[in-house]
Amino acid sequence: MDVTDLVVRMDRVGVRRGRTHLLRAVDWRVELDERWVVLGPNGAGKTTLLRLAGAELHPTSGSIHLLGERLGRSDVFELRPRIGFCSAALANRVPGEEKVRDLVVSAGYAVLGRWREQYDQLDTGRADELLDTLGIAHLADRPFTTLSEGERKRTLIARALMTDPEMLLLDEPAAGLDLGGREDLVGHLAALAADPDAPALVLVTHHVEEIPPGFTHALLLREGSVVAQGLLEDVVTAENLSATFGQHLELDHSGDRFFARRRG
Ligand SMILES: Nc1ncnc2c1ncn2[C@@H]1O[C@H](COP(=O)(O)OP(=O)(O)OP(=O)(O)O)[C@@H](O)[C@H]1O
Repeated sequence: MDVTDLVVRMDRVGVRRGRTHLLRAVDWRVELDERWVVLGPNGAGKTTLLRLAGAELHPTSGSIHLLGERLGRSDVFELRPRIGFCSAALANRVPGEEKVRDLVVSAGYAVLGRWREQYDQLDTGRADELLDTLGIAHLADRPFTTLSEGERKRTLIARALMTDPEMLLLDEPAAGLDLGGREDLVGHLAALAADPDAPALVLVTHHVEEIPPGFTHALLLREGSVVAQGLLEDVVTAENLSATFGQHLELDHSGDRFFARRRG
């Protein structure tokens, strides 16, 4: 395989804070056309792994290449615009009256909040296209703060896609959504996964129910260590999930969705 096809290459990566190991000896390869889900219980190290992949954090040990650049030897400010990052932390930093369309367009200018009186028409057109793809075109002129949680999540995904990133990182995008909101989001992520022009996708979640159809690979984390990783159907099994979550779990694979519950 051509090494330039790798969007993430981690070799023996560890992250330590004091005596606590947040991640240990992680080897991970992500290719451009892959759609990964990272699963694990609270505190497993999922967000830490995602922040490494987003060039937001440096490892304590091991080496990381992102989009062919060695982390630590290249300018993270050049790297970050090539990576879309979507997390709840970002939603909290949005200025109160920021309108949905402006919030999406401004991603192209790498700022939160409008700073130009007028954006290029080309950019506005692209933002409207993305809002349409995510089913929220009708909300373009609404202030972000008036949106429901599900609508906010979809706005932030549109924003993250605005710069045409080579990789999109999604940290628990379905957290806090009701059943309808979750199913809508899973449907939109499935459509994104099926789009050959979409970037490499990495989705962090606690729940197998949130794995969108079309996702190809999974990495299971427990206490900072990889329990299993590889093709989704090989990795997401009752046995691996039980080891990851420390419970005896049953798994149903119905259609193209997964459902888990405690055995017994
Ligand atoms: N600066 C720090 N010092 C010590 N421990 C830390 C520090 N930052 C994070 N941790 C711990 O590292 C572990 C992994 O955190 P991380 O946020 O990556 O987990 P997670 O799998 O995303 O969890 P959750 O599902 O609850 O969001 C947690 O136990 C957390 O408390």
